[in-house]
Amino acid sequence: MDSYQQNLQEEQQYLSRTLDFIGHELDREIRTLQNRKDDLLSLRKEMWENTVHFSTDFERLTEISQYLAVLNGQTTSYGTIYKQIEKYKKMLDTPYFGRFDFIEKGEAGREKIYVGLHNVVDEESYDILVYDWRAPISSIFYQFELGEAAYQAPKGTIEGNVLLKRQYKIHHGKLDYFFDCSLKIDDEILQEVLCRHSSSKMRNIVETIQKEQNTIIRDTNNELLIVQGVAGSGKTSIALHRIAFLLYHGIREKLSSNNILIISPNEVFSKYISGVLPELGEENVEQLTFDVLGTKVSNGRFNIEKRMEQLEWLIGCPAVDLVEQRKKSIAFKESNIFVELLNRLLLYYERNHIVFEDVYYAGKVIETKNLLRNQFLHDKIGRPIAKRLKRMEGMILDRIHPLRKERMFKIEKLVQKMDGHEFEIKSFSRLLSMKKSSGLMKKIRSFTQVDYFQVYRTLFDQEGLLKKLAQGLELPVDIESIIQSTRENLERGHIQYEDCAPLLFLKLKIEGNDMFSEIKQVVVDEAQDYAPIQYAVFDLLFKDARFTILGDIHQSIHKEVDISLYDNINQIFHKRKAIHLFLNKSYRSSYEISGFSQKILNLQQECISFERHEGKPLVLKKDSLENMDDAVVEDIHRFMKEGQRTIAVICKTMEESRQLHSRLKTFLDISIIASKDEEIESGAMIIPGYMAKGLEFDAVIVYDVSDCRYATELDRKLLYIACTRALHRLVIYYKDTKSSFLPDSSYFLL
Ligand SMILES: Nc1ncnc2c1ncn2[C@@H]1O[C@H](COP(=O)(O)OP(=O)(O)OP(=O)(O)O)[C@@H](O)[C@H]1O
Repeated sequence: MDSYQQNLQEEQQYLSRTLDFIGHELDREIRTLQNRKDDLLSLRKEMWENTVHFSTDFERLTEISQYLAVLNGQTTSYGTIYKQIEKYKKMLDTPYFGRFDFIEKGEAGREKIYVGLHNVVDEESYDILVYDWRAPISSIFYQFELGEAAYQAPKGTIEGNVLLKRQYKIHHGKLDYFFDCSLKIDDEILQEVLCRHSSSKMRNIVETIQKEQNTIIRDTNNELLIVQGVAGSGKTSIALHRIAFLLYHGIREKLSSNNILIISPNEVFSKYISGVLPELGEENVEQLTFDVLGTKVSNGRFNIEKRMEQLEWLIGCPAVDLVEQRKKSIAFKESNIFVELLNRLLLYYERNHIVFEDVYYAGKVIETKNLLRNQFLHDKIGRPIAKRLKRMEGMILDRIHPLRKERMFKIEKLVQKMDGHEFEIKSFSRLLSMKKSSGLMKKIRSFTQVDYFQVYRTLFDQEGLLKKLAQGLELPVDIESIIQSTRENLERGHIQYEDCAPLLFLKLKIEGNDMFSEIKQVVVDEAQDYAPIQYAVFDLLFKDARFTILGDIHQSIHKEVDISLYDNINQIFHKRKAIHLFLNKSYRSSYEISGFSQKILNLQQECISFERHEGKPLVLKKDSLENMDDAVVEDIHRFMKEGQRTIAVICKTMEESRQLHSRLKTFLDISIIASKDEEIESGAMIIPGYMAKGLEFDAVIVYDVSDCRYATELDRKLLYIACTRALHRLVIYYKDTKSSFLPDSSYFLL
């Protein structure tokens, strides 16, 4: 028998031993689950029979609550067993995907480490049949080749030697093939994985995580981890695997899924990525968009323009000068300078805008305005303004309280002397007292209540204030028109998206916040979409959290962003331990599509495309939109025949998408991704480019990339994003003259 046959036999034996064990454990867990279910039912029945269901009797209520405590405990353990069953079921399909043999320094024995989705441990023999991919020792599989290797164990660094590295393709419990690999995992299996068709939900990449990706997933050292990665380099995938990793290792620190939050670009994206954590055996974590955050933090007080609405306006508005003007306003309000201006505004407001008043009660001076002002300005703990004022209000009321009787006595005396109230001295006195008190409360509240919206308005309403506060800061040339249009919008109660972050910033600074105190880890995806002011808001909202921030500066569509964004973020969060890493290898698109997309950017970006070859992108001219429509319909039919599962026609705006959809839907089954509630599904769909961010499709058709429509730098980025969404096929149509951003004809077939 040759050595392959011998290895095969050994592997078959190991696989069947592992599957037998998992099958056995699965049966046991299913039995336990059934028993728990029976227990639960009988406990419920017992509770129903032995307790009263409506009672004001405290004793009986305590009885119920005792039952409920046991019931809760049993329900939780039922849930844990259920999850374990789900894990075993998955592992019966593919119990592991990799193995390496390791000799620890100073030890004689060679350990065979099989790596899979979860640990499989024989509690009786203490054998670990499969190691969870997140276990400390499993990092060797992703990080090292044959030879010397090390990993971090709880007791310190363990060094040793890797003697063998093997990968398996196991499907439905059957070993399809295996091979030994001495080098990185970018070989056959990765090729196979990347050749697959996309699906409507993002998939896990646990079998083929690359070395540089693994470093990011497993970093626990840093409080701030920033990743700049080219399109398709796996940023979102890494973010989700990192969450699964943190949950696995966070058991000791009691980190659970409700301590983690993802800031997501939009709801379509949130739905798209929502399958990965459950696939990895973890519960999903909450995802919030900045829009939702704005509504939550402001308690739904305003009707704030959505990010999509802002983008749609910027991309679709035909009045170029208006767009330019608004872009300048946006850039200003998102900048560090504006954050500084808001900080100065707060200082100014507390010193000059709060009009303290002398407080009298029962003819006595309770506090003088000077004393109140001094007290307020000499806060030594650095509490937020609103909290200081609330405390002051409390103090004043505390001093008034003991004087109430004295004053009531005085009022009664006065009422006694009045005509017409002889028979209602007490009640009339109380009425008078209440009237006086409400007048007093109004007076106190005139200086103890501060409204962040009014504070923001002051900046634009008070003549010359903004410029006065901006001394030494660089203001945009058209600051006057920015002030005026903001003033008008705020007056009308029209809150533009760019005013949302400043308002939240002021609210959090003025009122403080403990809304998200349970959040310990925040993941910000599409980091280039957020500006300094928004990061300042994140810093205030998630004060004690650690951050993982992933983005691509070349995919910013509403403004120019460069690498300094990340320095900015670093300064805003001022975390003690921070790291900035880069990913320059792209895995999504074929080699041809990736190279083509890089040309659109027209810059020397270091981007290595994974060598997966397919047909070149096509750039095709059409005489009219009707002909373009016909060609799109033909393409879609062709792609479907080829077996492409998801096909996206990417338009520039929502309006264009809607129009195209109404024209095409009579010829074929095509959906439109037009609102946040939509989900990517298999088949053909139309989507505006800015909504396609972060998503991917087997085939992409970019509609009408004529030079008059894709002309600005913003358009260039939109085009780049659209093209980098494609895995296997890319077709671009134009009318008359093609956009100058498209590579020249030597790059594609005409
Ligand atoms: N190590 C890997 N093994 C297998 N597939 C991978 C790996 N890394 C990335 N991919 C695949 O590459 C594609 C792009 O990944 P992902 O969406 O995470 O990248 P991204 O950097 O967030 O992209 P973008 O910035 O363009 O939205 C996905 O299909 C993902 O499964």
